[in-house]
Amino acid sequence: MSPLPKAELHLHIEGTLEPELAFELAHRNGVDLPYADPDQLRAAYAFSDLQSFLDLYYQLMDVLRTEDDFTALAEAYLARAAREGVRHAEIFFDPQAHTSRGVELDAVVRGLRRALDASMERHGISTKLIMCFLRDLPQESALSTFEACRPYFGTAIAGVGLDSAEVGNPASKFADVYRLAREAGLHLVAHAGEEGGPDYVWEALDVLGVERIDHGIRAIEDPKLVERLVTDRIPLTVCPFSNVRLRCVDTLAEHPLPAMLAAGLQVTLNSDDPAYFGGYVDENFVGVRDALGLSDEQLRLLARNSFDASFLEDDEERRAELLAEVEAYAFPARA
Ligand SMILES: Nc1ncnc2[nH]cnc12
Ligand SMILES: [Zn+2]
Repeated sequence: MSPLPKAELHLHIEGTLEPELAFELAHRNGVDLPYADPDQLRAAYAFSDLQSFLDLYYQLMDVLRTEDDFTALAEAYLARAAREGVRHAEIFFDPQAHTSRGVELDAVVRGLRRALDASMERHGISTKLIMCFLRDLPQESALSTFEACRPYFGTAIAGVGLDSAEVGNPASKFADVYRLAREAGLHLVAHAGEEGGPDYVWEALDVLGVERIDHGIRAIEDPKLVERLVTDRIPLTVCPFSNVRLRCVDTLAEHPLPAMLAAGLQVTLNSDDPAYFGGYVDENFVGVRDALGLSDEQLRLLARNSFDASFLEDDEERRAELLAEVEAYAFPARA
């Protein structure tokens, strides 16, 4: 049975690095990993919060060195995503996490683009690339990264985002670089309301002027904020498996997704860092369906939202085609 067609809008390409590929690249590049094998590495994926995950995530990135490594990473994700029903993907990458290790920006962007540019033909997935600033670094670093990426704007890079350690690093710290990104005609998104409270979401909206909020689960704590997000139809890219693995939510059964849907928020479902969090995007769909008792029509709404919330304004014909596929989808009978 083919899975529900969907767009994935919150996916860190570095978070798709599976232990087997990490070992293969480590071997190829002569990098020593402090784990005996992929199983031992996988066993280390027990996180107490966002920072405990980020520590391992940045450490493992060290195996990514060459343009070919980035192509292999993105190609492996796209092949897997196609089997998950993904028809359009807006993919994050963290340039500073690579340039700070001495990897050339060109190798990162060209390597990723090589896989993305072949993706429509090879996997039936249209793509966009979004560069994220690491919010625990100073804005000066974001500004110099932004300028270094300028040659790629509009063609290779469609937007900017904000990720890494949220609490203590509010959106307002990045007001200048987001203003420049807006002037450059880029799309604007930011992680907010993952570990941080509603204030972080307010700032992303009011100071940065973002078009989508990544995560945003804590927005539900503030009725005025919910009203604003609903009125302005700001999409939220929610990642249930991530929220449980990073202990933002205790269990899937306690996830605020049903309350978010009931409030009329434009929610989408995504996998965030699927190699680390126990499942890709379709597993997130199946997981919330089972844990929260979502109906087929609620799942269809989540898929419809994913295309509505995507940055496909440059190809409305494709958006309409994909939305029609969602409407025509026949769910399998449940056991
Ligand atoms: N869930 C997440 N939150 C913040 N930064 C990230 N970078 C990769 N995954 C992230
Ligand atoms: Zn994320």
